[in-house]
Amino acid sequence: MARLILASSSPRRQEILKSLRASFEIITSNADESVNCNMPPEEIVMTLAERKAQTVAKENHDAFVIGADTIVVYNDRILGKPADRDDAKQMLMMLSGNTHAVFTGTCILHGNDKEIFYEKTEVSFWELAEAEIDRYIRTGEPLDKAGSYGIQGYGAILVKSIHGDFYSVVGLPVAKLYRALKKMGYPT
Ligand SMILES: Cc1cn([C@H]2C[C@H](O)[C@@H](COP(=O)(O)OP(=O)(O)OP(=O)(O)O)O2)c(=O)[nH]c1=O
Repeated sequence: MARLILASSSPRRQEILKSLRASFEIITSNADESVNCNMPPEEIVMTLAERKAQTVAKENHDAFVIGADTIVVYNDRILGKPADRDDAKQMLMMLSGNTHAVFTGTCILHGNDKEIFYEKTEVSFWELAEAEIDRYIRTGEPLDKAGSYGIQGYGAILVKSIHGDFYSVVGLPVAKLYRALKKMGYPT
């Protein structure tokens, strides 16, 4: 029986991976997430996804290990998770009425085999009143999420349109992941 490991503490990634209908283990990676922000966004998310997978794979050579990383990019600015509520407010004011990109990098390691890819999804926000932003921040939802919102939660009411993979915005492009696992010989 092939072992499948998700190297992530994200409850959203854990939930999405269940759609594969395969049993998997969760081993949280303690990878260093500092990175040179001048790199192109796709390089950043793939570098971090590989780092997360690598820290877990080095002790689990027999397993298929998945790492992922998500960032929001607006006007060449990289928006990760907010530092605090003020930071979240600044991000949401910036995203209001505009279109931004969400990049998710995914890396699968299995022995010496590697599959790595990224997904870019464009998300447009409605124009948001300051009071709406304040109310959304009070839900607490923005604080552990790249770009300070969760499209899958209360954040749904901020979103006017999306172009690309919804699951990638939430943190794991599961359809592409499924195909990559198959390519690597994982019995799906
Ligand atoms: C834009 C957006 C991000 N997010 C989440 C996905 C990621 O969990 C998080 C970005 O942070 P990440 O650093 O990618 O992931 P993480 O720290 O939550 O988990 P781990 O490193 O252990 O795998 O933002 C949403 O849940 N919904 C959204 O709409």
